Parts: sequence; C-alpha cells; structure tokens
Amino acid sequence: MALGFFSRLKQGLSRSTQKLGAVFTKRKLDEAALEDLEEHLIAADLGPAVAGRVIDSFRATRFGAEVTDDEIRAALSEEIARVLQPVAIPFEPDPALKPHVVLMVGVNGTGKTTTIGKMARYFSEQGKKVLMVAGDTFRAAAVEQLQVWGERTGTPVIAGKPGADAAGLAFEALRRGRAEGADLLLIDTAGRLHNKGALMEELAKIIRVMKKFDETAPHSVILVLDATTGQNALEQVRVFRELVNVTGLIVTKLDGSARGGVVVALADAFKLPVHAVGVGEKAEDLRPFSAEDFARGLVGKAEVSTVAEVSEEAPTED
Ligand SMILES: Nc1nc2c(ncn2[C@@H]2O[C@H](COP(=O)(O)OP(=O)(O)OP(=O)(O)O)[C@@H](O)[C@H]2O)c(=O)[nH]1
Repeated sequence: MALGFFSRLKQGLSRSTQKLGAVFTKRKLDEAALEDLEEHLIAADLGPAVAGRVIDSFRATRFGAEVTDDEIRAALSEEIARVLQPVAIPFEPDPALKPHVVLMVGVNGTGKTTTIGKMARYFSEQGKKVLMVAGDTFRAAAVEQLQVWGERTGTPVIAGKPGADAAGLAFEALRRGRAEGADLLLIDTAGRLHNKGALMEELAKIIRVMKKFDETAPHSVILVLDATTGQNALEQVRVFRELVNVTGLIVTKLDGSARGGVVVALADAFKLPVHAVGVGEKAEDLRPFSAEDFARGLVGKAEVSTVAEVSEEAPTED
C-alpha cells in the first residue's frame, strides 16, 4: 500500500526529527538541558532565532521541572505550529482574474516544472481551465518536461523553439488565456542564466512585456525551494526577492532526506505565505501546507499520523 501523505511527510522530516530525538529522554529541564535542546533545534534547521525563542519559552514555563519525552514534543510542536500558522496560506486563483497569472521562479532543479505540472493537475481537477507556459527556453529538457506534464494532465502547453523569447511566449499565452477565458496561467521560468544580472533581466522582461497586456500581471510570483538544501533556501529567498516581488513559497522534496526544519526558519525570517509542499515526484504529491501536521511531523509525534492516515487512505462514503 502506498504511504499516505502524512507518513511520507513524516518520513521525509525524519532527518530533522532524528536530530531532535536524542534530547528527548526524561530529565530535568535545567540550563544544561536547555542548551542541549537549543543545539539540537539549530541542527534540525529551525534556525537560531526560532531555537532561541523556543528555549526562552521553555525556560519561562518549565525551568527546573522534570519533563518527559512526550511533554517536550507536544510543547515543541505547539511552538513550531505557532510560527507556521500565519504563513500556511493555500494558493487559490482569484476567480475575478481571467486568467490569474502565476510566475514560477526558483533555482534550476528545485522542482519548478514538476510543481507547475502538479498545480495544473490539481486545478484542472477542480474544474479550472489551466494553461502552462514553457518559459525556461534555455533548456530544451525543461520544455519537453513541461510538455509531458501537459499530456499527463490534459493541460495545453505554450512552448517555443529552444532559445525562444520567454517574454514573447508569456505575452502570447496571456492573450490566449484571456481570449479563451482561462482561469490560471502557470509560467515556468529559467532558474540559472550565466549570472544574477542576466536572470534579473530575463524575469524583468517577462513581467514588463506582460504588463503591456495586463497592467496587474503577474498576479502571483511563487518561489519554489528545495527543502534538501537546508539553510541555503534562506539565501535563495533573499536573492530572488532582489530580483522579483515574491508573493509566496512552495517547498519541495519534503519526502526523502528532507531537511524540513528549514520551513520553520523560512516562515520566521520572511513571513511569506507557504502555499503548498511537495512530497514526491508524482502529480498528486503536492499538498496544501498545514501548520499543525507539519509541526507534529517535525517533532515526530506519531499518534496524529494515525488520524491523518485514516482520513486520507480510507475515505468514508459520506
Ligand atoms: N522526491 C521529490 N522529488 C521532486 C519533488 N519535486 C520535484 N522533484 C524532482 O526534482 C527534480 C527536479 O525537478 P524539476 O521540476 O525539473 O526542477 P526545475 O526547478 O523545474 O528545474 P529545471 O527544469 O531544470 O528548471 C526532478 O527529478 C523532479 O522529479 C518532490 O516534491 N519530491
């Protein structure tokens, strides 16, 4: 039986969880234990700021007490969920926009193309009319990959010849989307040009040219981050925010050997909406981001998975 979403996420988060696991033995929460815990939180990619706050809160509320593994996990999960809650904002196309234009940006290999394919499937299944644009015209493989996703999801793909002008394609796609009454236009973009200046120019041109058709486009700029890069994801947010007005994040590869703790560091540092998370390579492996599930998965609170698993894998018939 295929693993349900929650267990896949939990499995993926296990690398972070393992780093936390070592401190969870029954002991007195004194200064040494707190220091120990703080180190583990930083090693689990939560970042020094969040780790520091969690420790301060523990010091204020539980200092000197005997704590069990379960108590620490529960308290930790609560603290983490509090950081994540405000950014857990699913992406919904604005029905007033025909189409809602989404520019997907991010370093090559983070999962942009795959995520666009997954979003195309998800929103097509919701009855929305979706168009995809192969705007990473520098890599022939990226165009082909998007076309495969187009076939797989029954979504039209607007593509040009290798090296075609991405801005021209985006303009054409927007015109077509408007004419056809499309709901959602998903634009793939290049992630690596020879330097930052060239990438900025490429993205700026796509935006400039689309604005000639619709002053309000793009309506969303979603940055795709690969969780396995850990703290490097924070640097990618900083760089891309210099290039474009990032409106939200999608974090991929939270299955496998993910370093999921970085999502907490991202939420805390940038407060950008985390629209969804990727937990595999298949079309259905994109899920809305749930602060509580994620926090529980991260601290390895097992009992919740049973609930999530049952509701997901054995849907009732009502
Ligand atoms: N395990 C796992 N793999 C993923 C996930 N998302 C994407 N991938 C894989 O990551 C690799 C890179 O994904 P792409 O979608 O090609 O990444 P990209 O950012 O579009 O990169 P370019 O196409 O080079 O621009 C592919 O092998 C994907 O199948 C995920 O959530 N989990």
